[in-house]
Amino acid sequence: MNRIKNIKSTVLSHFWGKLERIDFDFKFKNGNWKRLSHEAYGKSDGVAILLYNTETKKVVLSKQFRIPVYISGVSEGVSIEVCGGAIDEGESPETTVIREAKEELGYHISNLKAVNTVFLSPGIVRERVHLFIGEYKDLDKIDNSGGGLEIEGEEIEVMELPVEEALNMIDSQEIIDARTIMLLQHVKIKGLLS
Ligand SMILES: Nc1nc2c(ncn2[C@@H]2O[C@H](COP(=O)(O)OP(=O)(O)O[C@H]3O[C@H](CO)[C@@H](O)[C@H](O)[C@@H]3O)[C@@H](O)[C@H]2O)c(=O)[nH]1
Ligand SMILES: [Mg+2]
Repeated sequence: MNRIKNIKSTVLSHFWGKLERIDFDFKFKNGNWKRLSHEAYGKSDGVAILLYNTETKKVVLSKQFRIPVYISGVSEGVSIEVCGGAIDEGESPETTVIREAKEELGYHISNLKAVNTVFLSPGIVRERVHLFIGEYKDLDKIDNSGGGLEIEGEEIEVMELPVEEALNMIDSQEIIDARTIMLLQHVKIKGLLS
């Protein structure tokens, strides 16, 4: 894009993800150039998947403690979400989503469908999240699996509930995660569980 030049990145923090300050010259529509500074945060891209069962009309979600939610003073930090996570180096989004569904929810998923790829907060976060839905049957539950990896600091409660109940939890603000809201609404709009 010829409206941007002299891009300089300064790493402000690199712990789990990387926080950068990007300085750049930006040309406004009136032709004026201005030097701007913006922060951008990210690790790798991510994935998220909503598991749904066409026989029981249920979905599988996870419930976990999220420190950014806690320090915002919301719901004592508890967040109900679709399963998801960061893509490891060399992994495809499909491989990540299958791995996360097993680690976090304890389900073996073979029937994946890509929905779309989204930015959750394009002014701040550079991560793109690949959204999927996956049909499951009761037989796909792996015994003694799910709940996340304690060695990685994860403690995840698996919730299987009727899709209508999950949709009501959007209205009541019990579900506040954008990925989860998008995927539940996708299933509803496409009539996949009606
Ligand atoms: N999120 C996060 N995880 C960390 C951090 N430091 C270590 N971890 C460890 O890294 C793993 C992250 O788990 P994932 O399942 O891969 O990711 P997530 O926390 O569920 O989701 C986050 O990443 C997604 C993909 O990048 C995002 O889409 C999502 O919004 C969220 O930030 C966990 O084991 C967690 O303990 C940190 O600063 N932040
Ligand atoms: Mg996760």
